[in-house]
Amino acid sequence: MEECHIRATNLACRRGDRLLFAGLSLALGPGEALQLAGANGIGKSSLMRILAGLARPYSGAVERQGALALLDERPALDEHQPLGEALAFWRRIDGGEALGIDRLGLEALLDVPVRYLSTGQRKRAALARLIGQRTPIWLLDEPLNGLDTHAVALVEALVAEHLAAGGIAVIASHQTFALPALTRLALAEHVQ
Ligand SMILES: Nc1ncnc2c1ncn2[C@@H]1O[C@H](COP(=O)(O)OP(=O)(O)OP(=O)(O)O)[C@@H](O)[C@H]1O
Repeated sequence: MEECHIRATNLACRRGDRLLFAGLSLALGPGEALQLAGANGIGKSSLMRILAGLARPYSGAVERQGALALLDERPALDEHQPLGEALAFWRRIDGGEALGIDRLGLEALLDVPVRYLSTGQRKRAALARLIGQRTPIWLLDEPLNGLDTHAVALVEALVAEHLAAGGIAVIASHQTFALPALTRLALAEHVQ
């Protein structure tokens, strides 16, 4: 896996006229994972978008080496295509072979239009796209939402394998995420 790190220094985030958090720093290297924890609306998704480079912090900076992939509630799969076609579209861009289809239990769903997928099926499809991106840095915003017990264990195993291969994971979740050596950052400690 390519060399990777992500560092955020003294971040502050403002939405509208509210300062959501300030003075937040983090640093992760190969094989490291961090869980962002906090109540609804505290700013977990906002922080993920800042780390992904999709939003600017009010102050502070993010520095990273290595490509990243963001998993959130928008899977970026064409709603009108069968799942197999929608995933193939990204495979042509990402390169390489299909990854994780069997493991994620998607083979029986490849002919089903994306718009008909259930919440959990949609999340598993988004995970297939994430794996296919082959990036060292994974930003996972609520990756366990809508998943059954079996799929939760599968996601935890996929992340553990990603870390063992030298990847990085940032996981925004208020649910428990079973992973050895997962450090935790409570956003509440950075609310002004
Ligand atoms: N464009 C915007 N303008 C103003 N406020 C916003 C905007 N987008 C989000 N917010 C507010 O910012 C706060 C943080 O939202 P965010 O989605 O980051 O929280 P979260 O911790 O991820 O929440 P959840 O656990 O419910 O997903 C919320 O109070 C939300 O209403």
